[in-house]
Amino acid sequence: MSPTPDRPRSFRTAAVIPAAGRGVRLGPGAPKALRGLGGTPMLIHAVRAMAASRAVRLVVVVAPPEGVTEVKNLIDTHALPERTDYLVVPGGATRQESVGLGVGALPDDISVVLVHDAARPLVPVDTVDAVVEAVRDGALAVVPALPLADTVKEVEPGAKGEQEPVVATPERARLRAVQTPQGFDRDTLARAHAEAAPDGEGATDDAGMVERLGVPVVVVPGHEEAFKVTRPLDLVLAEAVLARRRANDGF
Ligand SMILES: Nc1ccn([C@@H]2O[C@H](COP(=O)(O)OP(=O)(O)OP(=O)(O)O)[C@@H](O)[C@H]2O)c(=O)n1
Ligand SMILES: C[C@](O)(CO)[C@H](O)COP(=O)(O)O
Repeated sequence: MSPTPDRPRSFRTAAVIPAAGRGVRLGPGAPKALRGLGGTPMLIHAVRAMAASRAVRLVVVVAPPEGVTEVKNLIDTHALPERTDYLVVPGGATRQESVGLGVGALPDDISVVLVHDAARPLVPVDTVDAVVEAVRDGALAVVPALPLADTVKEVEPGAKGEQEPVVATPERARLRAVQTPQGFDRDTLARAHAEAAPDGEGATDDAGMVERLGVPVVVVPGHEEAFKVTRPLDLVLAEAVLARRRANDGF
């Protein structure tokens, strides 16, 4: 819904959580989003992280197609804020497809959309709120990001285990590691998905697809605890962060 001079822009905000991945890099087991973290499925942490923001009125979970009933049961049986609505839809073969299916399920009255990986269960609410605020302030696409600790090399990719020639060393001070939730004006995100090639042409995040429209994307500060659980060691770190939070909160 586009704003008109007679109709002020609404800021009704939803979060889409793509959670339909397998978690191949994490190793064998249940789909990654359904694996436990501190005794609770990672997905539930991610849902709580989005619903913790008072701005978020609806959370759309994009579930593994064969796991829709299981995810609906998880949503029904875990304590979640009642001011927020929850919807579960089946996902697709790629992250891009899953996000597109989530965006396609949004009701008409949503004008601001957060896209948040289920694999980033511990993002603090202040980061979520900062992204929402930047979109509400007028940015069409917002990403939380952090400066890098490592130097980054561009290489000519070779076969696994082979030597790879270095092509360039980008100036580290200009690079950022991008996290989620990424926040968007709803129409801009929907257009990016509608116009993207089915394989995304190498876009590994939604903001990358928006950039291809020629729409500016802005960065706000990310947070160390918004890291993505990708490999086994990430899960060890996530358990430690959660244990520290619980100790600090006294439960
Ligand atoms: N077909 C897919 C693939 C990924 N995702 C989601 O996109 C997010 C980021 O993806 P990633 O961390 O790569 O998760 P997986 O695809 O599960 O991991 P892997 O690549 O190791 O299999 C995750 O929340 C994942 O569930 C999705 O909804 N649908
Ligand atoms: C969207 C993302 O989390 C931003 O850093 C990242 O690009 C997802 O990559 P993945 O390979 O799908 O985990």
